[in-house]
Amino acid sequence: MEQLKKLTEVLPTFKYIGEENPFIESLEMDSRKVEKGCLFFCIPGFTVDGHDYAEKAIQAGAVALVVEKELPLDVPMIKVRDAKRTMAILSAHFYQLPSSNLHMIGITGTNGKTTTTHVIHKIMSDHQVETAIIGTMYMKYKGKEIAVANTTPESLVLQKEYAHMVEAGVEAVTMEVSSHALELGRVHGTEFNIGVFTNLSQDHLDYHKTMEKYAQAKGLLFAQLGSSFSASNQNVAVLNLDDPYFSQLETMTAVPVLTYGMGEQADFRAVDVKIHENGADFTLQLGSEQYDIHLQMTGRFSVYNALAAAAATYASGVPMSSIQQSLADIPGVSGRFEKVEAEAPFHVIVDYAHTPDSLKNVLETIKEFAKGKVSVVVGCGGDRDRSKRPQMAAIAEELSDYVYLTSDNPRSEDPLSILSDMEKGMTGDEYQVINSRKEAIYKAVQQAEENEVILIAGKGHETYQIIGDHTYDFDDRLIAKEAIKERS
Ligand SMILES: CC(=O)N[C@H]1[C@@H](OP(=O)(O)OP(=O)(O)OC[C@H]2O[C@@H](n3ccc(=O)[nH]c3=O)[C@H](O)[C@@H]2O)O[C@H](CO)[C@@H](O)[C@@H]1O[C@H](C)C(=O)N[C@@H](C)C(=O)N[C@H](CCC(=O)O)C(=O)O
Ligand SMILES: Nc1ncnc2c1ncn2[C@@H]1O[C@H](COP(=O)(O)OP(=O)(O)OP(=O)(O)O)[C@@H](O)[C@H]1O
Ligand SMILES: N[C@H](CCC[C@H](N)C(=O)O)C(=O)O
Ligand SMILES: [Mg+2]
Repeated sequence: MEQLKKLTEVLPTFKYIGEENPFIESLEMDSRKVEKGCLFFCIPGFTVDGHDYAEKAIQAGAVALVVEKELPLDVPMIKVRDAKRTMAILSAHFYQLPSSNLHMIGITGTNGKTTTTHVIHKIMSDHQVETAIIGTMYMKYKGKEIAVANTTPESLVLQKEYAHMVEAGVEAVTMEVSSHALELGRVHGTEFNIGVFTNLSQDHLDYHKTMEKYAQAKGLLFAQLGSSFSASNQNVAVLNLDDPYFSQLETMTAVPVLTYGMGEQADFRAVDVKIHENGADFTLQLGSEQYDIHLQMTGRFSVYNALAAAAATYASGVPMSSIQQSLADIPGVSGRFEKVEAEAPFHVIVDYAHTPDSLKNVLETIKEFAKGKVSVVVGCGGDRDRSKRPQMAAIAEELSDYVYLTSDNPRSEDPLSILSDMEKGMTGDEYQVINSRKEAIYKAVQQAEENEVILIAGKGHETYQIIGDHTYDFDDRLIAKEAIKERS
């Protein structure tokens, strides 16, 4: 709890409107969650304008507002140019810069963030470091799981949660940092110690428009390293040397860089890589040392995720012997190359691939080991990058024997129009369009031949499907099991 005038001392510039100087007991950006004594941030959003909810917030107990335009309301107002950025600064200070008391590892990149955060979590936890995860699936620490609306939540949500983590005895955080979050300032005020880059390929062009701008947004994580509010910790950037965007990201950071990859120049280098059906083996070269690494996760991309996690945890003080053991022990991550366990003469794999590059990687890995046909059930999300739709369909067609084009999360879009965008990428006729995802999965299972591998792509761990305004229960793994049961 702090008085408004004291709290706002950290802001570079603002206009204080009003005479009173109330005590601020909490911060909020959503009028529906406001409590007594709250400072309410009026955020102009993509859908509505938070200024329109100021009155409601006051009725619910808000005692002051942060605004971008003066409102005819009778509470003190802090008028600023950018309410969202102001929220990031004030929430970090309100909660007493909690991230400076945590070892913060931030992971950005198009694919592999969720997987890498979980691998890092396993390594850190095995090394007796109390570690939290923040990302697509949840915020999770000390046995508690908190639902998230975004892969990287708003600054206010983050700062509040970091403070709870510190209180609960969490020592480290491994978190996904999305390009949206970086550009929208959600992690301004988060003091990262380590930044990790997985890779960059096409996604989110609806938002970023060009790959150049998308890369620039990702780079903000590395630009931010070393410029912390309290400047208390050492910083390292862990970068994928084999990615075409490596050099651009390297130039965006002033802190030491640790590289990983498969080429000779990489600090953390994988050699003698052997991918097999149920995992991968390689030798990790680090300076003059060599470590035999075994993974239960398959695909070359898993080797990259393991290298990234090894470099980040090594830079965090975990010895290589411990990293080696933890990498061997992690069974995989929910919804990532997850085999559906069921009695059947064919195989079903559920994977979260929802970008052209991830779909290509997963299908190439499947094809390498498939003893029969490969079929794919795939859709694309609505209200997301449209240009990836025909590309994903073309990749599915090229790398499989049969494709079922279906719905992912159509959201506000017409599912048939998403499917027609996807169909533009198809050149042959070894496919069918089945709008209902359940029907598509049932059909793929009914038609499966002996030894066939069915990949159900795009939704991975998700346990819902968003159609219009409704969120329905839906789990690819459960539907596949049901379909297998019905067939037998
Ligand atoms: C485009 C985008 O980033 N949108 C985010 C944004 O929503 P918005 O701008 O539409 O918000 P809004 O509904 O207009 O509301 C504006 C303000 O009015 C307030 N309000 C609104 C209604 C009300 O009754 N009272 C009230 O006070 C809101 O709390 C808010 O402060 O702010 C919301 C609250 O933080 C976010 O949940 C929402 O993410 C939506 C769900 C989203 O889809 N975001 C995607 C694009 C995204 O950010 N994705 C990345 C990950 C991608 C990846 O990893 O591949 C992510 O980090 O999740
Ligand atoms: N390093 C990688 N390179 C390319 N593809 C990968 C990599 N790691 C995982 N994948 C593929 O991408 C899919 C998504 O992986 P993951 O969930 O870890 O990525 P993410 O970056 O967290 O995605 P999101 O942007 O949705 O949060 C996986 O199911 C797999 O198919
Ligand atoms: N973080 C990604 C997840 C996409 C998952 C896919 N199932 C979809 O709904 O498009 C996004 O919000 O673009
Ligand atoms: Mg993720």
